[in-house]
Amino acid sequence: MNGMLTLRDVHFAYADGTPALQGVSLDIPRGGKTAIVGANGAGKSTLFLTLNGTLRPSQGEIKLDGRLMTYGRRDLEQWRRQVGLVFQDPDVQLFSASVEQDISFGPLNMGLTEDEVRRRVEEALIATGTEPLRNRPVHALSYGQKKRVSIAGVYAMQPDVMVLDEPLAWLDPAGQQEILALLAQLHRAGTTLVMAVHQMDVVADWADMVIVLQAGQVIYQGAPQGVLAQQERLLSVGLTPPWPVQVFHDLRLAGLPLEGEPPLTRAALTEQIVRAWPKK
Ligand SMILES: Nc1ncnc2c1ncn2[C@@H]1O[C@H](COP(=O)(O)OP(=O)(O)OP(=O)(O)O)[C@@H](O)[C@H]1O
Repeated sequence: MNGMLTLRDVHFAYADGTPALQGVSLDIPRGGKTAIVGANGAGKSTLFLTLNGTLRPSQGEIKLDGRLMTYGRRDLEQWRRQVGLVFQDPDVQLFSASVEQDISFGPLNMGLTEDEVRRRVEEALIATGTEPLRNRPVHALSYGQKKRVSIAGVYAMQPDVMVLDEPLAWLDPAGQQEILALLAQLHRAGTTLVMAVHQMDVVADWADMVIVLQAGQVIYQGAPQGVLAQQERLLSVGLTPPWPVQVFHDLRLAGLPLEGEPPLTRAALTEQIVRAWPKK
C-alpha cells in the first residue's frame, strides 16, 4: 500500500554529530492512526521534525502523496499546510499574547479571509475545550491547558496529516481522555494521525499501525498485535507491554493454562481467563 507519507532511507545527524535517524524507511497510511513508539532518545522527535520539513535529512527522501519534498520556500509552506506538527513541549509552540491570538496565527498566515479565520478559530476553541480560556494569556496557563491550545492551533489549520509528539504526556486521566476523544473526531473527519506515545495501553486501544524506533532505526512496522503482544521484545527495547499482556504472562507462570496469543485488551484477557478457568 502506498503511504500518504513515505520515508526512504532517511538519515539525520545533529550538528554535534549525534546520529538521530539512521536509514529510516516507513509508510504512514492515509487516514490511519499510526503510533510511533520507542525509548527516550530513540529518534521520535527528530523523525517528527523531518516529517514537517523543519529538519532536512542528510540522505534519503520524504514524499507526501507521492510528491518529493524539495525544501524550497514555497514547497515547505505548502507542505506545512498539509502536515501539522504539535510539538512535545507546548512552550516551544505557543508565543502569542492570548489563547485566541495564538490559535489564529496559523490560519492568518495561510492567507484565509478574516471570516474563515474566525470560523476556524471558533471551531478549534470548541473542539479542544479551550473556549473558556480564549482571552487568557498563554504564559498563565497550566501545562495541560497549554497542550490543548497547541493542538487547537494546528487543528485550526486543518492539515491532512496531524503529527503529535507525546500529546498525552503530563495530562491527568481526564485530560488524556479528552485529547483521545478529539483525535477520534479528527480521525472520523479523515485526518491522518501520527502520534508518539509511551503508554502501550494507549497504543493498544488507539493505533491501527505501530512503528517501533530503536536508536534511530525502524525495527517494526505493522499491526499493533504483531509487536505489543511480544513481552520480551518490547522489554528489550525499553518499552513496557500493555497490562493485559503482562497479566497473561503472570497467570501462565502461576499455572493457569491460558491458550493463544497474549491479549491486548481487558475484554480479550477476561475471555481467555474464563476459558482457562478450571471447571468444577
Ligand atoms: N539538538 C540536539 N543536538 C544534539 N543531539 C540531539 C539533539 N536533539 C536530540 N538529540 C539526540 O538525538 C537522539 C534522538 O533524540 P530524539 O529527541 O529524537 O528522541 P525521542 O525518541 O524523541 O526521545 P524522548 O522520548 O526522550 O522525547 C538522541 O540521542 C538525542 O540525544
